[in-house]
Amino acid sequence: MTSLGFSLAQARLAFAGQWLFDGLTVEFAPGSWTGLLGRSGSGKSSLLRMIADLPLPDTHELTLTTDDARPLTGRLAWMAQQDQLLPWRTVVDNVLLGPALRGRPSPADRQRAFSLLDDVGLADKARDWPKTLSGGQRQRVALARTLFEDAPVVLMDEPFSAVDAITRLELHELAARLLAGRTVILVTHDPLEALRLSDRILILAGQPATLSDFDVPPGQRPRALEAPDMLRLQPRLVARLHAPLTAGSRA
Ligand SMILES: Nc1ncnc2c1ncn2[C@@H]1O[C@H](COP(=O)(O)OP(=O)(O)OP(=O)(O)O)[C@@H](O)[C@H]1O
Repeated sequence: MTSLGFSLAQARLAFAGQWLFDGLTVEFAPGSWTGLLGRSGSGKSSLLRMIADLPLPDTHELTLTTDDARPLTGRLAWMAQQDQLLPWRTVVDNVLLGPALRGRPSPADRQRAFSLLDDVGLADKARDWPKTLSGGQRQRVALARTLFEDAPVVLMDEPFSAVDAITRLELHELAARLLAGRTVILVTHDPLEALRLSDRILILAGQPATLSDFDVPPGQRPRALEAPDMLRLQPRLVARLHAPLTAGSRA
């Protein structure tokens, strides 16, 4: 898989005649992880939906240009807060959902699904039903399903928010390792998660909202919790997210 960067220009979105954002321009470097933060309702999920070309009810426009000038369609995977596992399909058949929707999974597809379940530490659960899994295990199946698509661009909308703190830290390690080289946009409300996993942190704030950068700690992702810069930046990021909506200054 080759890393793929892309840029957005003049992204605008209105609900009920009110601009949520108008004229956003941003680049996502190939293979980079961008943490996207902002208050509830600032438009983070809607921006992801626009990038994924998913339906939105109101006025929206976006110019998206990939580095290789080909469409992003078919080269993008999505991972959401809810694992969205289908209860009537076994774990491995959930991983195979993409090929099943496109036709009929081949034996090679099945082999790959088993191998991905092994990667996420769930080889022994492949033939179980989703209802027998814990929340963290279910999110690992969702990660395996995301990985199955082998997409160079991965959009993640609060993917780890529904699991306990320790499981979340484990999922960070797993996701950082298995999604290496992909261009990831990670929407999160968790400042620690953003500081651990991001090459770049963007904050969506204001009315209409604009994007501004916040410093990230140096070093490889996922960063150690106790790294001095993690400890230094965390309260500053929290303060920045709490700041009045006019805030636009850098960290
Ligand atoms: N389908 C819709 N119809 C009307 N308004 C919508 C729709 N989807 C989102 N909105 C509004 O757009 C705004 C942004 O919603 P969005 O879910 O993108 O924000 P968010 O930053 O992801 O929020 P959160 O952090 O709470 O998930 C909110 O005020 C929401 O009510």
